[in-house]
Parts: sequence; C-alpha cells; structure tokens
Amino acid sequence: MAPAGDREGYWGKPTSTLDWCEENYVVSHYIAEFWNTVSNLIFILPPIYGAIQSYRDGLETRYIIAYLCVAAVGLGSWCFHMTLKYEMQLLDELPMIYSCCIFVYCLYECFKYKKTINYPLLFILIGYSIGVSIVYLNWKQPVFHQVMYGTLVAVLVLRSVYIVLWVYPWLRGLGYTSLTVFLLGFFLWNVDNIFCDKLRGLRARLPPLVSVMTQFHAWWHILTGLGSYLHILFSLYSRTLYLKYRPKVKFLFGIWPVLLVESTNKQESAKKQ
Ligand SMILES: CCCCCCCC/C=C\CCCCCCCC(=O)N[C@@H](CO)[C@H](O)/C=C/CCCCCCCCCCCCC
Ligand SMILES: [Ca+2]
Ligand SMILES: [Zn+2]
Repeated sequence: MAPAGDREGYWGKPTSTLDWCEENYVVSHYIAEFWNTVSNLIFILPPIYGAIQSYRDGLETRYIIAYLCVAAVGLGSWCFHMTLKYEMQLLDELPMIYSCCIFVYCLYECFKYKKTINYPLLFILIGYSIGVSIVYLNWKQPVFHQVMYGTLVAVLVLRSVYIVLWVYPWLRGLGYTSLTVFLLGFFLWNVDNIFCDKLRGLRARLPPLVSVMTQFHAWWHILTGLGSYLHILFSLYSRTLYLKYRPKVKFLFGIWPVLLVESTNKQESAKKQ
C-alpha cells in the first residue's frame, strides 16, 4: 500500500527503486512529485544559456558539453520525478555520472595547452562511466550509484581545493561558494530522507506556502543546480585565465553570475593585425 499522504495519478504505480519524500500526485494528477519536478528548471535553463554563451565566445567544446550534460540531467530528472518510472530514474541518475566525469576532465585539464587531449584520462573516465552503467543496470542498488557519484564529487573537491590553495588563491570566493552551496544541498537531501515521516506530518499542519519550503529534495535540486553551475564557472575561469582570455564574473540583473571573456574571435583578429 502507498504510504499515507500519497495519491494515485496519471502515470500509475511507481516502478522506480526510489520514491522521494514529497507526497505523490497531491498538487497535480499529471505530475507525481510536483515540486521535485519543477525545481529541475535550475538544471535546464541556466546551463542552456551558459552553453550558448560559451559557443558564441568560441570557448572549448568540452565546456559546452559540460553545460549541456547538466541540462540533460535536469531533463531526465524532470521526467523521473514527474512519472516515478524506473526507466526515467536511469535518465536522471546515469547522466549525473557522465556529467561529473566531464567536469573531472575539464578541471584536471585546465592547465594544458589548447587543443591537447589527455587520452589516458579520457579512457579512465569513459571506462568508469561504462562500468558504473553496466553494474547499475544489473544491480539496482541506489546506494551503489550514490557512492560512485560521491567519489567523483570528492575527486572534484580535491582538485578545486588544490587550485584555490596553490594556483589561483583569488578564486577562493567562487570555489568555496560552489562547494558550500553543493554541500548544503547534500545536507538537505539527507534531512529529507532521514526525517521524512516527521516532515510529512509537519506539512499536513502547515499552511501550503510554508509547507512547500519543507520540500528538501527540491531544495537539493536548487542548491546542486546552483553549485554545479558555479563549479563550471570556476573551472572555466581557471581555464580561460590560463589561456589569457581575461575572464570576468558579471551579475546578470544584479544577481545571476555569468562569465565574460574577451572573445577569442577578437583575439584572433588582433593577432593578425
Ligand atoms: C567543488 C564543488 C563540487 C561541485 C560538484 C558538482 C558536480 C555536478 C555534477 C553533475 C550535476 C548533477 C547534479 C545533481 C543532480 C541531482 C538530480 C537528483 O536529484 N537525482 C536523484 C534522483 O532524483 C538521485 O537519485 C540522487 C542521487 C543523490 C546522490 C547523492 C550523493 C551525494 C554525494 C555528495 C558527496 C560529497 C562528497 C564531499 C567530499 C568532500
Ligand atoms: Ca514521493
Ligand atoms: Zn531529484
């Protein structure tokens, strides 16, 4: 029987191996976990903007792919939380591994000459992605996926700390903000899982607008979406600084950070003159 608070809806019974704390089909008959679904917009819109901007600035393809992979996680996660179907869960969880591998490649290769490819690292990361996918398709244990994803995040954290301690100390603000926001999201992800019964009880007693604030899986999306975006900015800043593109962080509408670089096209034509 479904836990108290859940309803039945358009997509039928959940087949996913995980069903998060948000009560199913309460806000809409067509969306299983409404807040967990719409909060994915942060994984979709800013990275698409980032990919377009990076393309216009002539930045390296690996960063455009990194942005687009985060957008793919967001789309997969949207489908998963909307339907709670196992196939959609895979569209959410496997791209998390792939995008993190691309982040690792970008951050570990940011002090290399342009147009160089590190084949050994590439093979390790592709092997890791394929290995995790094969094991996870056969062994449907969410903890396995969480550990494999957490390992990649730890590898990123180590490299970020190295960069802000030893290479670009003035990037501390951006590096540590991205890390803190991400870890705060992880903390709330745990709160949502551990105190689910209490949170559900509390939500039943709170006015609707306040109870939405206790959807901590949705907060995890918002904070990891922001943390991942800031992490790409950090990685891109390190890279473009190394390539002497004079990066600058600007705030769109005074709040949303974006990276501006001296266009590579402009640099090419300056060189020719
Ligand atoms: C230095 C800053 C690091 C920032 C790293 C950013 C890496 C971003 C990579 C990919 C973007 C995806 C972001 C997460 C999407 C979440 C979608 C989601 O909610 N998926 C769930 C289903 O809806 C899925 O089942 C959730 C899995 C959660 C796994 C939690 C593991 C967290 C591990 C954190 C470990 C921190 C280690 C710190 C070590 C110092
Ligand atoms: Ca649920
Ligand atoms: Zn989620």
